[in-house]
Amino acid sequence: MSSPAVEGILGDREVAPGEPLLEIENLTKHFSTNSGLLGGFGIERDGFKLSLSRATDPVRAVDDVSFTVPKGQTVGLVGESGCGKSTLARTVLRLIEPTDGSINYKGTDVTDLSGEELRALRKDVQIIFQDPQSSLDPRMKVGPIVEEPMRAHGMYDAEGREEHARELLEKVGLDPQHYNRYPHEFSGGQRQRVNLARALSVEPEFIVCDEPTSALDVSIQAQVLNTMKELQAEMGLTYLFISHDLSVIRHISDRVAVMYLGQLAEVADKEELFENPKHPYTEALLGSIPNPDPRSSGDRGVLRGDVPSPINPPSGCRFRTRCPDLIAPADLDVSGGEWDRIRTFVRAVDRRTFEATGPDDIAQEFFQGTLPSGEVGDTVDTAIGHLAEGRWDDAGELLKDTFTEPSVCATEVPAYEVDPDHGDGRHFAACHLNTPGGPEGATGP
Ligand SMILES: Nc1ncnc2c1ncn2[C@@H]1O[C@H](COP(=O)(O)OP(=O)(O)OP(=O)(O)O)[C@@H](O)[C@H]1O
Repeated sequence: MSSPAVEGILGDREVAPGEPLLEIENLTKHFSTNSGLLGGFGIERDGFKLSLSRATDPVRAVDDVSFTVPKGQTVGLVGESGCGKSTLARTVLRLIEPTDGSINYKGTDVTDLSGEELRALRKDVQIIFQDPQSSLDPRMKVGPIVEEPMRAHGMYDAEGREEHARELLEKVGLDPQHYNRYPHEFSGGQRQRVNLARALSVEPEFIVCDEPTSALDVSIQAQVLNTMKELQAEMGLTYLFISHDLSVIRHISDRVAVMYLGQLAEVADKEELFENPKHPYTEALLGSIPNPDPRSSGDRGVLRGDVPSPINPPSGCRFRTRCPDLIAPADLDVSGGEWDRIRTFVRAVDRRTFEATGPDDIAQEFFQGTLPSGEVGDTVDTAIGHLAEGRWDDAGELLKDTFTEPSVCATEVPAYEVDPDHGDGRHFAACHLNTPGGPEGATGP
């Protein structure tokens, strides 16, 4: 039996299937980077400028993130390496303390929990990590490994624990006779199944899965994911499933949250997200999934450029420095076609992706020889003049001040709810292209 003291706190709060089990609101986690007097400064690239940032400026690993995980479902959290997925997971489990925001689990804000209540949370909410090799003690047999959390939470007597461990090994697709084997005697996929059995041993309701299949071969990945799905249906489990791989997310999730540079770019039900993406970052990620159909061009969007530093993230929309759909400043008098060419030019100057020769060659390459009319054209002409003299920084500054910084993408943080095309789940998209009626001055798609 479980310890009554632990059982009585969170475990007896029933949440009906489909109702919120975990509600995260405005969650923020900043890491201090203060490394003492000598290590106090760092160099940051902010657009065209190299600026000295004080190393005491925090790393904004997770910044104002809100979403809900319904009971019995899987929410997939996807994004490039370094976007804050693991930090978010560890904060939910209180393995690290949040800087701000609330984490409601079964209606209780876990940011306030301590002592027995925190122990109860750590029984009810389990985590599985990516590397099944390093998370299993090589000196222990898998039976006692699976029993360890039961022992820590005072569940069953020795005989009961062994019986339960053998049952669990079978449940996760292993042979109960393997109870006496060591981790090195198992394959990677089998070791991740041992991890699963260990997490399940304390009868949790919620499992945070942090890239659990990323170290496995694709065919083994699918088998482990299928087992996880079967166990979810059988035991009513709820998963927060973290992965950088959209194919894995598609396989396992009911709902998907797309994370970029510490914030959520888009959240929607799986089919809605894959069929009706509303954020250029999501489109770019979808475009990067290998397409088995040779007739498909597979060019739904391409991710170019580097992810900016989370110490000094871009203002407004964090994706704007890589976004192919940057919106024209509202008071700029340009046609859609002209803005497309200006955008391409600004981006190429930012990344220095061409050789600056004579002004006519540059004008030909980016504007087919005809610059936009009026003040916009004068600015482009001046920038081209700078480039022809090798003054890349001056050209970059001018273009940034005229075309990038005044854009709504730089001046306002986007947060919109859009009508879903598929199903009736709420669809959140942090992109100004989704402003009702179209963003003012927008010339994007
Ligand atoms: N303890 C820490 N101190 C300072 N910065 C940290 C710390 N942990 C993480 N970070 C930074 O926070 C940001 C988010 O990291 P995190 O590991 O959460 O991202 P991730 O999306 O899980 O990436 P990955 O898939 O590579 O693990 C990164 O810039 C990382 O360098």
